[in-house]
Order: sequence, then C-alpha cells, then structure tokens
Amino acid sequence: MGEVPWVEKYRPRKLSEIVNQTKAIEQVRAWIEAWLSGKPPKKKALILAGPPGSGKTTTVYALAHEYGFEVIELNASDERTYEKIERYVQAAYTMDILGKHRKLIFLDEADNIEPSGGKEIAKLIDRARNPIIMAANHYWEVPREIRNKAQIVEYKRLTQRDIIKALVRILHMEKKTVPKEVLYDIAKHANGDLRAAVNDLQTVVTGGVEDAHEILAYRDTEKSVFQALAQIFATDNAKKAKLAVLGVDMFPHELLQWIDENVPYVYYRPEDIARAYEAISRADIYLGRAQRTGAYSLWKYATDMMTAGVAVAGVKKKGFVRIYPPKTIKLLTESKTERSLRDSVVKKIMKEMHMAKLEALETLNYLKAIFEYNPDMAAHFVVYLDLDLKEVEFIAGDAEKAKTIWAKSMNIEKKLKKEGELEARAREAGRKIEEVEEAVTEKEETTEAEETEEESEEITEEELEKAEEEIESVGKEGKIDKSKKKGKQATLFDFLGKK
Ligand SMILES: Nc1ncnc2c1ncn2[C@@H]1O[C@H](COP(=O)(O)OP(=O)(O)OP(=O)(O)O)[C@@H](O)[C@H]1O
Repeated sequence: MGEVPWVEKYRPRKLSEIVNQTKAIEQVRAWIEAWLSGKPPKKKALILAGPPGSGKTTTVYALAHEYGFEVIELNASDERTYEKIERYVQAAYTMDILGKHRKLIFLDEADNIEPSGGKEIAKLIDRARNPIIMAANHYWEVPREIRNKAQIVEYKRLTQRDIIKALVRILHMEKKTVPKEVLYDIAKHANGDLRAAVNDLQTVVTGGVEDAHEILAYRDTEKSVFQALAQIFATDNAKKAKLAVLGVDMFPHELLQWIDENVPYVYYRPEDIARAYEAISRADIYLGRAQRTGAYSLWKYATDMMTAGVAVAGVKKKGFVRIYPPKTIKLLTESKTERSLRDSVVKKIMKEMHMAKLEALETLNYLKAIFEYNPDMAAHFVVYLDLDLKEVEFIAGDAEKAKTIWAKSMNIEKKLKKEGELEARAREAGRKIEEVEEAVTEKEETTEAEETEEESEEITEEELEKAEEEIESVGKEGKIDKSKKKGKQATLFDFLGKK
C-alpha cells in the first residue's frame, strides 16, 4: 500500500481553511444557503472557474461537509455523464428516510462537455431539484447553453506566497524539512497550481532532496509531464487518459519513454504489467512506422495506445504514485538550451505557417529530413522562418551541414534584398513618370491657343528623357522587358502597365 497522497491528506476540510479565495467562497455559501432556505436560487447551477489546483474541488467537498450534502461526482469526459446526472437531478432533495444526505451534483471538467451534450445538460439544469456545481479551467469553453443557466464563481490563480505558506504548513505537520531554495523552486514552477506544488513536495521529500533539481527542471508553465502521467495512472477511463496528455510539450517518443519507465511503479501484478507493455510496444511500432514512412498521422494511434492502452491495463497501486523521470534515454541529458532551441523553432513554425503546436512538431520532423538531404530547399526555409544559426544547427543536427545551409540562406537573403531594392527603384521611376505625365496633361489643358507646340515639347522631352534613363538602368538589371520598347509613348505605357 502506497503512502497517502498529500494532496488528499492535507486537503482543507472546511471552507474557512481554503486559502485566498474569500470572494469565491462567499458566493458559494450564499448560493447554497439559498437552496437550504427552501427557495432554490435563480441559477440552479454554479460554474467554479479558474486555474488548476486553485481550490475548486476542495470547495465542493468542504461545502458538502459543512452543509451536510453527499457529493455525486461526475466527470464530463465520461460517456455516461448525462444518464448519471439525469438519475440524480431529480432525486429527493430532503434527507430521505434512510438518513442519507441530500445530494449535491459535482460535474468536473465542464469545459470538456461537447456542445450537443451541453444542450441536454442545460435542460437537466432547468429540472434540477438538487444543487449542481461544475468546475472548469476555461470558462469560455463550457458550452454556451450551460453558461446561460449557471452562475459563475471565479477562482484566482494562487500566488507563490500562498503556495509557500501551504507547503510550509504541510512540512510542519509531516515533521520534515527541505532547503529553502527547493521550496521556492517548487512554488515558482507550480505556476499557481497548489496541487502540483504539493505533489512535487511529496516527490522531493520521499525521493530525497538530491534529485529535486532534476525533477523540478521538467516543470514549466506548460502542463507538466508529471501531472499528465499522474492522471493517466489514476484513471481507468480511456478518454480521460487520452485527454491527459493534451498540452504536454513533448514528442510522442519522449512521452513513451516516460510512460514505459513508470509502468512498474504503478502496476504490481505481472499480467497487468505485461498488458501495459503490450500497449507500449504497439505504440512503439506505430512510432517507428511513422518515422520510416513519414506518415505522422500514425502518431495519434501511438499516443492512444500509450495513454488509454496503458491506463486500462489492470489494477493499479493505491495511494501516492511517485513518477520518475526516465533514466535510460538522452532526454535527461538533453540540455536546457536544446529544449529552448526546439521551442523557439516550433514557435516560428506555428507563427509563419499558421499551425497548431502538434502540427508544428510534425513539421519540425519534415524539416529535419529536408535539412539533412536538401540544403537548397533548407536554405529557403531558413529565410522564410527567419531562423538563426543556432536554430539551423539544431534542425540540421550537424555543424558542417548547418554551415552550408546557412551560407546558402545568406545568398538568398542578399538576392532578395537586391530584388527589393530594384523593385523600390522601379516604383520610384514609375512615380516620376506619372508626375511628368500629369504635368504634360496639365500643360496641354492650360496652354493658350497661341502657345507654340515647340515650347510644350521642350519641357516634356527633357523630363521624359530623364525618366527613360531611369527605366533603362533598372531594365539593365533585368527588371524591365526591353523588347517592348517601341518609342517614347509606348515604353512609358508599357512600363506603367507593368507596374
Ligand atoms: N485555495 C486553496 N487553499 C488550500 N488548499 C488548496 C487550495 N487550492 C488547492 N489546494 C490544495 O491543492 C489540492 C488540489 O486542489 P483542488 O482539487 O481543489 O484543485 P482544483 O481547483 O479543483 O483543480 P483542478 O481544476 O485541477 O481540478 C487540494 O488537495 C488542496 O490541498
């Protein structure tokens, strides 16, 4: 039996113990008291909206505890959610004869509800005889029909100070200490997520503080791989396991290593371990095939196998599961610089090619192949994506190759610059010609009847010649088709037409 997860052990039992969410708690209290007064509030559902680990779930359980409700917890990604809500939505509101508690329906991850499900659930809210509370990280992703029927309660992102205070309290109760800088590091990396911070603290304390830095190095503002793995290993629900890796900033083969190495810590029965590795090996086959054939659409199936396939492999150990970073691969030695180079290249691909992150990661693979085999084309990408030399070295994976590509890209840049200048000059010449022509027209219109033809000829002739020279010089550099030159007027109109 594993150790009890500290996030559960130290979850506040009373609303008053919830840190730094005073306004939210007040709103929740007022709403539940309206239910208890016998006259349900205008909005029969609440949406607790805010970042992960800010106290939403904790609020629901503390509320139920204080006001005597039984929580019926449902997950939006569960296929049968609707059915289940329907069952409870109409359940007796008062305590029943068996002395059971009133029911409070808690629907987590409301931002994962499909729009069609949203309509159905909105209808159930209308009929509800029990309080319904939903939680969501992204309020605007909750279906509109549900948002219309629910009161929003906002949860703040916890500050580093809040997090440190909570961690110190836990350490005190556990009679443990960790160096101050580790504590600060945990709080910083948690990015307002107290659950992640408490899990990190337990990992560091149980695993020894020496490797704290190594573990914390993987935490960043994106969803951490630790959280994703913890979710995969905590569920038997295939859909939930698949969703867990969304937002994890990793290639599938890296993720596979993480899952692979953690399987033995999660499963203990040999047959379950075997089943999990079966799923992993299938994922590996898909990944290999994708790599060889360039059919990166296979990544999706690989990811499904390694998440959902592993999650349903058997009976998991109870309690806190410590997730270990993989030891056997280069991943660990991959320096921070390399990771940040990859991130910057991926960002550029996303921006210039209007792609989502996963597509950009796939594209990076194609680019790697192009940089390996086709330096000319690679050079065009360097210019197009505005890559710097370090990024080129990263994609090419070879300093010599990178140099060749870089030199080619410099030539392209030069050519483009020259073309740009030529175009600007051509535009300028065209502008001058227009000015002259306008002057001529004006002159013709205003010329007195007795004015000689010669005089007007004199002015235009001189100006036109100048403009012609300009065209001539641009034309020499290949920008103007001189074959069209037939005479003064013809050349001008040709050129203007070309503009
Ligand atoms: N404001 C808070 N005060 C005290 N403890 C908190 C607070 N927020 C989070 N925690 C701690 O972090 C853990 C996770 O919190 P909780 O489950 O309430 O997060 P959540 O907001 O529901 O997150 P998610 O959106 O990921 O479900 C809890 O066990 C609790 O110990």
